[in-house]
Order: sequence, then structure tokens, then C-alpha cells
Amino acid sequence: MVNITDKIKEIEDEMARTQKNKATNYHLGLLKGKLARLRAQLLEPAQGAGGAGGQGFDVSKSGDARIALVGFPSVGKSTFLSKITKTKSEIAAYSFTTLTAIPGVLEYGGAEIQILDLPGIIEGASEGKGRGRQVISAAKTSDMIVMVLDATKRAEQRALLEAELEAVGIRLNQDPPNIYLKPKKAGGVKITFQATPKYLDEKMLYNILKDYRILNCEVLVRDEEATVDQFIDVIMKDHRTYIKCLYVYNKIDSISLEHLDNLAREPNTAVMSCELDLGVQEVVERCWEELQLMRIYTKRKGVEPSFDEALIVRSNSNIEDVCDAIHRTLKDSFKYALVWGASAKHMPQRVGMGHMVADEDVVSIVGTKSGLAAQ
Ligand SMILES: Nc1nc2c(ncn2[C@@H]2O[C@H](COP(=O)(O)OP(=O)(O)OP(=O)(O)O)[C@@H](O)[C@H]2O)c(=O)[nH]1
Ligand SMILES: [K+]
Ligand SMILES: [Mg+2]
Repeated sequence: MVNITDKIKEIEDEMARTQKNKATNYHLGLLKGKLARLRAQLLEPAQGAGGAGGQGFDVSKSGDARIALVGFPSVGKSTFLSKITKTKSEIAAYSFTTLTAIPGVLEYGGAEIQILDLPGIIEGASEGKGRGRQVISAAKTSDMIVMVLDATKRAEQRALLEAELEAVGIRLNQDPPNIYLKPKKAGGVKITFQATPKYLDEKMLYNILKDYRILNCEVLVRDEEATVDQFIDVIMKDHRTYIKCLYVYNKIDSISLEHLDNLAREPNTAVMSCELDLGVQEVVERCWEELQLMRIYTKRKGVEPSFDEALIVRSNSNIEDVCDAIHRTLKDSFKYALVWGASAKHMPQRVGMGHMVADEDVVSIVGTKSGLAAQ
């Protein structure tokens, strides 16, 4: 039996050989679809013993958010973890110093952020080289990826690493495509374009769906810029993860100012030197901004709010989420909430469960039973 990696290689070779033009467009679309399917198969837990399945490391999630440090060996991931948390992860000049996931806790803005130091990954990680598969699984469970890069190494490292993550369905700094796909029991395939598509047509989508044996469904393409890759992502949506990524170039103590200037201009990028303690705190601040966590201060009736301890909730949270963060049964006796701060139209504003809160709001929950104001 030909193994999956060989099949993947075959398709990749065929794609590389195929000239891109109007006539080959449909064929290339189909090949992309097949590739996505094979890659998903590769990540499925293997049958029986000794499988190199998609399991991550055995580290439980804790704190308000999780950040994974992903990068090639010896770029300084463990050095960074040791700088920003109290955890000491082994640091050395040789590759693969770190052999498992080492969690640390970063305390920032009243929140506790779990930082996962991971083994270095190498090219071919997505196909199971080294600890690649495990590292990638751990990265998938995080709220954000910090891709640590070595500023002294060649520029391709970034694209190589991106390709490894891309191959296992991780989409960095992208929104899920604006395409709606609903499988049906009968009725055939119905495709609607909300605007004239630039890169897609009905025949192309129809062919790919057929190849996936989706014979009855409704498709609505809302985005005129949607690509065939995005369409495949929608079909494969159970295998796709959309994660924020901050690219961090370490070791800037060893490069020229000109090179440093160029790196710092790349999008979603920060630069630092752990050795000279340059830019490290800025990286932490950038992470905090990207995570978009909000601090909510609770207040009991008739008592001044305490600003010592914040409740941490995610962006796009409402009063219901705040209740859940306080206590899981608080909602049951909820009457209304009083809100002071950026989200309030006047101070205080009386609001219901659906009210969206803002960073540093003060919230008082008023319940039906006595003494149920927020803790
Ligand atoms: N010049 C310079 N060297 C650094 C810097 N940060 C870390 N190093 C060195 O880079 C080497 C590798 O650091 P580690 O923290 O072990 O790298 P890692 O990415 O965790 O490596 P693996 O666990 O093997 O994947 C060590 O010798 C560090 O002292 C820096 O800012 N500048
Ligand atoms: K190392
Ligand atoms: Mg390490």
C-alpha cells in the first residue's frame, strides 16, 4: 500500500508540474481538495498500537488564556519562557534541548496567561518528523501562537514554519472564510454567489464538492475575493483552526541595524533580544493586546468596587459571560446588572444579560434573592 505521505508528495509534485492557467484551474482546484483530505487523514490518530497520531502533550490548560511558543530549534523559546515566567526551562546551544511541553505562567494585567514552551520543530513536522505532530497539536489548543524566529537565520524560516502549520489546518491571522455551506439530505447542489466572484465559478465548486462526495448541499459565497483554498477550508472546517500569531525575531543583538529595521517592519512582528533584555517587555505587551482579554471589576451594593482583583473575560463578552466567570449558578437568580465604564451610556447603566462589556468596566450583579450581588 502506498502510504499517505507518498500520496501527498505525488500530488504536490503534480501541482508543481502543472502550469497555472485558465484551462488547468479546475484540475488544480481538484488537486488542492485531494491534498487537504490526505493531510487530514495524516493527522487522524493511527489505528492500533504505535501510532503517531495527532495527540498533543499532556499539559492541562490553566489560567485565562494559553500562548504556545513555536519555532525551529535553538531560536530561544526556552530562554524567552524563563525570562517572562518563574518557570525555568532548560536552555542550551544545541538543538532539541526541550523535549516536552513546559508550561509557565505569565502574570500580566491582572490575568494569568499560560505560556507553553515547546520542543523545536523542523521541516516536515506536519508529516510527523520529530515531535512535530505533537507540537502542532499543542499549538492548535492555544489562543495564540508566538512564532519565535532567529534574527540571524535566513529569511525563509518564517515561510517554512508557516507552511508546516498551514499543512495541518492552522490558519494564522485569518478570519474564517465568508462562505456558507450547508449539507442537505436531497435536492442536489445549489450554489449562490452574492457578488461576481473573482477566483471561483460554479463548475469549480461543483467539481470539488463531487470529489468530496457532497452531492446535496447549499452554498452561499458572500465574499467576492473568496479563493478555492478558502472553499476547501470551509468543507474541511472541522479540521481548521484560526489562531492569532505574533512573529517574534529573537537575537537581534547579533544583526545589523539595517536588517533589524527591515524585520521590524514585517506585519504582526516584534523583535527582541532575550540576552540583552531588549524588547522582551514589548513582546509581552503585544501578546496582551492580541489576546484581547478584558478586566472587569465587580462591585457589591453599597460598597466601593475593589480594583485589586479583576475578573478576566474574553473580548466580545457580555454580562452573561461575566456572571459565568463569577459563579456558574449566578445566572439563575439574575435580575439585572449595573454597569459603570466605557460600555455604559450613563453611570450606572441598568442592563440585561446581553449587554456587551468593555475593558475595565465595573459591574454589579443584582439578583432576585438576597445577598446575591457579585462577589
Ligand atoms: N545571541 C543571543 N543568543 C540567545 C538569545 N536568546 C537565547 N540565546 C541562545 O540561544 C541558544 C538556544 O536557546 P534556547 O532557549 O535553548 O532555544 P530553544 O528555542 O528553546 O531550543 P530547543 O528547545 O532546542 O528547540 C542558547 O545558547 C541561548 O543562550 C539572544 O537574545 N541572543
Ligand atoms: K536549544
Ligand atoms: Mg527549548
